Amino acid sequence: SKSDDGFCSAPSITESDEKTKPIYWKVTNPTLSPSHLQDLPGYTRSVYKRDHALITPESHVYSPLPDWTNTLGAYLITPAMGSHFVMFFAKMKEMSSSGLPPKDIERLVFVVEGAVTLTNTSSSSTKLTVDSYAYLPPNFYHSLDCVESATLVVFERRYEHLGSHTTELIVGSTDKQPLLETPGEVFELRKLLPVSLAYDFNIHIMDFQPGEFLNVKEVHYNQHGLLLLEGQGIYRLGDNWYPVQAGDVIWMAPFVPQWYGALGKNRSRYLLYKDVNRNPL
Ligand SMILES: NC(=O)N[C@@H](O)C(=O)O
Ligand SMILES: [Mn+2]
Repeated sequence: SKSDDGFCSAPSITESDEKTKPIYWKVTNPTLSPSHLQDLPGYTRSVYKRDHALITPESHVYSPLPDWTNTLGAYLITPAMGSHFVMFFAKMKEMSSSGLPPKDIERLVFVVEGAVTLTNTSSSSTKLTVDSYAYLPPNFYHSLDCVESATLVVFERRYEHLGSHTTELIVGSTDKQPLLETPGEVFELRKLLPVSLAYDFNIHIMDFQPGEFLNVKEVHYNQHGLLLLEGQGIYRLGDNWYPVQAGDVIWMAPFVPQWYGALGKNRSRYLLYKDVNRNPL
């Protein structure tokens, strides 16, 4: 900020603040957090339209997740919006555990804060910390157990079979995924799932440096559930331009015109659900 010239009073976004916090800290401690807005009656940045929605933290409504223990869930995207998937935050408290999804439903969990232990029938248990994830195939017995606390973002959908392909348990972390080619685009791309035909969706992790933006003003049949993990910028959805920050969630229906421009002093990173590998007919 230009505080030395005295004409900009806003505190500058200091790099050091960002650097001392754990990764993805802003998702659960957003600048415009509910506590900062509580004395502003009725104000929200959330929007819900036919082909997109912006759901911001002051709008989250938590309730106990059926079948989970000691866990509050805030559903952000569900088929009631027109999606074929659900996206929810799971706030796991001490001594909490997950429930199983319904029959034939696949699940992906991504750890935004804290840690959980994944146990399944065959392999020994695996600890998932921040930036780690697990993909659970449909009808795959598993349990996510939390001793202290954890915040997960969870995607679930009905698995769409293709021939005899089958999916398998995937456990990984973003930082171990290779950067993929992005011809014609400047953002850095990682994918959390294999690109093989067995998988009917993928999770993209996309990084933009400040000032970088999507080259293509996309319109496509795929739908998206987006969580901004880091940074800030402008999201265009249809004819609307939204200032967004870490912690914001966006629903993009098929064919909604979409574009992102990253702003500020730190990179933007978002996590994006995208259906793939299946004929839209
Ligand atoms: N909105 C957005 O980022 N979309 C692309 O990344 C894509 O792969 O669809
Ligand atoms: Mn897209």
